[in-house]
Amino acid sequence: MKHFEIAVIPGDGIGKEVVPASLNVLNTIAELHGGLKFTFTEFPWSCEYYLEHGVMMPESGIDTLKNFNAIFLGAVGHPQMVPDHVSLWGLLIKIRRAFEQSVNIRPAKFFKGLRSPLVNPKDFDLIVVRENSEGEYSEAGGRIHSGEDEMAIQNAIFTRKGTERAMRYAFDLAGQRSKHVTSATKSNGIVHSMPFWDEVFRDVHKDYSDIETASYHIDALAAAFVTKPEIFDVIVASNLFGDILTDIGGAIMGSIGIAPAANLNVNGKYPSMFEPVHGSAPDIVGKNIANPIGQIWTAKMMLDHFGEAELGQRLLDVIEEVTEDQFKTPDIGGEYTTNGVADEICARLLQNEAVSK
Ligand SMILES: NC(=O)c1ccc[n+]([C@@H]2O[C@H](COP(=O)([O-])OP(=O)(O)OC[C@H]3O[C@@H](n4cnc5c(N)ncnc54)[C@H](O)[C@@H]3O)[C@@H](O)[C@H]2O)c1
Ligand SMILES: O=C(O)C[C@@H](O)C(=O)O
Ligand SMILES: [K+]
Ligand SMILES: [Mn+2]
Repeated sequence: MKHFEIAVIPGDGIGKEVVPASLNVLNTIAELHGGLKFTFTEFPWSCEYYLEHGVMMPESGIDTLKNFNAIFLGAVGHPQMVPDHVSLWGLLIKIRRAFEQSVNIRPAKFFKGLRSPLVNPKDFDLIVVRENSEGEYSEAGGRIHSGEDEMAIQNAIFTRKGTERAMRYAFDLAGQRSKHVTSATKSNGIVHSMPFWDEVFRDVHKDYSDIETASYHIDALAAAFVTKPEIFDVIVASNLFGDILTDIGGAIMGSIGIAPAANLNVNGKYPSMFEPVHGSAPDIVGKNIANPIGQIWTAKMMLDHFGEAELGQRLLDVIEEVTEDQFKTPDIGGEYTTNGVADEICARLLQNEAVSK
């Protein structure tokens, strides 16, 4: 029996809706497999927790999470209760950094049964490798003075180690796919970090002679995600550029509610964290209409991470099948609820199993 201990952090807003729905799917997967078991331990760390305790997670939180095989998280943020930078840095970004989850892998592909907003979406299938530990997301800087002398400095940090690590991951990944890596740069306007980024990209490429590359300035790249996403395979981007590109990735699939993500600890020292691209969606919370697919596809990425890629693929096939058969939440033009979609996915998984026996 393979046994995985999962720390579950639903977080805020629709995280509390899409996470439970996805745990049902994971339990169904375990049932199908027969030799697989998940134990879920839930933690209430969130903006509500902050209002009660003054922190997003307890001091011992990182130590507690260390012992799990993976972290399954929904979304963090409730801007009416807690400023976004406080909630994110106190939980999501804290975990990403403490556990050296140095890359954030975010696929986007043409999805059967979904109406992409693109007139001619073609059959795009891309993965953004987002640098997840430094770059524009940095505590280096500060604020001084007030009134008309008030000022803020925000430094971006690009280390050779961190930059190279994300790029190597992208090249390795491209080697298993269509052998093409695109670098997201902005070396025309950002004069120190981005020419450095380009240099490291050229250096890393020397070790991957079978991989083709392209380099786009981020503005042109964002436009190309809309006009010709089918030309991309793997894209490597800094923390902020990757963040922006992956909301576009969700949008061109048909909804940001579908896009999955994996925060990977690539050195094997700590658990990885699985949470979708979308946030807590305060505008639709409490209505049971949040699309659970982003969270469920994220669970598929967790299965891949655990070496269960075949089961993962089966789950993704069922998600597409259910979508094609119009079991859809309102964001993608349907009338089904969060639980309605998740229940249908569970039912189909069991049904397909019965057919194949
Ligand atoms: N990784 C994270 O936890 C994460 C990611 C993004 C934003 N946030 C936080 O979430 C809060 C809201 O941020 P935002 O509004 O910029 O982004 P958001 O992703 O929460 O919402 C953007 C839009 O997409 C819709 N949407 C998002 N997920 C959906 C789903 N599953 N189904 C249907 N529709 C969905 C929302 O209704 C909204 O209209 C903020 O506090 C922000 O900091 C957290
Ligand atoms: O900026 C972040 O990393 C938070 C959120 O927008 C995300 O994409 O995970
Ligand atoms: K999220
Ligand atoms: Mn984002």
